[in-house]
Amino acid sequence: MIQFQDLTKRYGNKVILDGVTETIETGEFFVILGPSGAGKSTLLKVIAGIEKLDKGKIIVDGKDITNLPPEKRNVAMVFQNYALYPNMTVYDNIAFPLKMKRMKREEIEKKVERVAKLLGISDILKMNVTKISGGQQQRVAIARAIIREPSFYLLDEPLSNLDARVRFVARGELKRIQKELNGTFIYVTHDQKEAMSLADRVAVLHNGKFEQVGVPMELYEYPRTKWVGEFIGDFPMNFLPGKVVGIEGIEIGFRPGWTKLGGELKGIVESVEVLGEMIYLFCKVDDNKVIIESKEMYDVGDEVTFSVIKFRRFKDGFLIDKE
Ligand SMILES: Nc1ncnc2c1ncn2[C@@H]1O[C@H](COP(=O)(O)OP(=O)(O)OP(=O)(O)O)[C@@H](O)[C@H]1O
Repeated sequence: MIQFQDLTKRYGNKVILDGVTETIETGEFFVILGPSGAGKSTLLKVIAGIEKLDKGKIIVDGKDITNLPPEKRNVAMVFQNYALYPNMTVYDNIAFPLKMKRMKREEIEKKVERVAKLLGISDILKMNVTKISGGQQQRVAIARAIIREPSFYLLDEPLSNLDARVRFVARGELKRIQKELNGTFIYVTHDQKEAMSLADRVAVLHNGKFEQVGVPMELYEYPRTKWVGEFIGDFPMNFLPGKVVGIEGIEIGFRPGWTKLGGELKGIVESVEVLGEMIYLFCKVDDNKVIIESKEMYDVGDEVTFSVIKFRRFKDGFLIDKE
């Protein structure tokens, strides 16, 4: 179990982390999601001990690690640019941390073989790391992290260098490995799709705080703030004054798919996006922008009528409906 207590970090007078507090369970795949510049990498760095906290505590399995140097924290980091040792074989890259510990050769061999099997890279152990694909390099980096048997893992957008198709497969692989290890993964990304598909729970980092922490479906269905509603999802959540559904003094939030064509609301189509079998109509409704899911094609400038069939209520930017 990892506990963050009031983690606070400033660069100069700029507050980057403003009292991050959360408990992560052992074996959890915990994803930290936030836009560029939100402070995700900074958070990983203070957990790893590369950067010092201004305030707060990090407790791992009951032990306060706040003031320990990085090498004493028993944590493995996997970065975007895998940081493999070039001109070394896959085997030597994976074995490196154990050689540093002066472990016996036979023991190292056994461990490397086991980890290579887990990651499906047994057949490339003799190859030079510069001669393998990006996806394979990523596995080697993970293998090198796993072999140290750390108490938890920090992953900073490790899949971002892979092209879309490979990334999709790599996500599934990563999830499988994490479950097999029963590893505690703290994974940082700005890609909400990645977050939603990998995470047991997602924490949305905004203004230096976890604005919401929850299982992916909860974030999508019940965003705690308008900001989270707009940030999560293939398209941002739509917002309209409550009076369009006969409720005064609030706003309603609804997903493009929570609407149906025909009804009392009117919009003018400003642009159209086709995604697979679905068509998304970007409309202007009075002074508001609204995105509607449609199975019918419309042209820019067309009038479209629709109704909202499901919505959440918001007041002063905050959700007032409960799950
Ligand atoms: N060493 C530093 N000194 C001063 N400011 C820094 C330093 N490192 C990061 N920052 C600032 O802190 C803020 C958060 O940066 P950080 O890299 O943690 O964001 P991020 O959420 O990881 O972004 P990205 O998704 O783009 O990697 C940024 O405004 C950045 O400019």
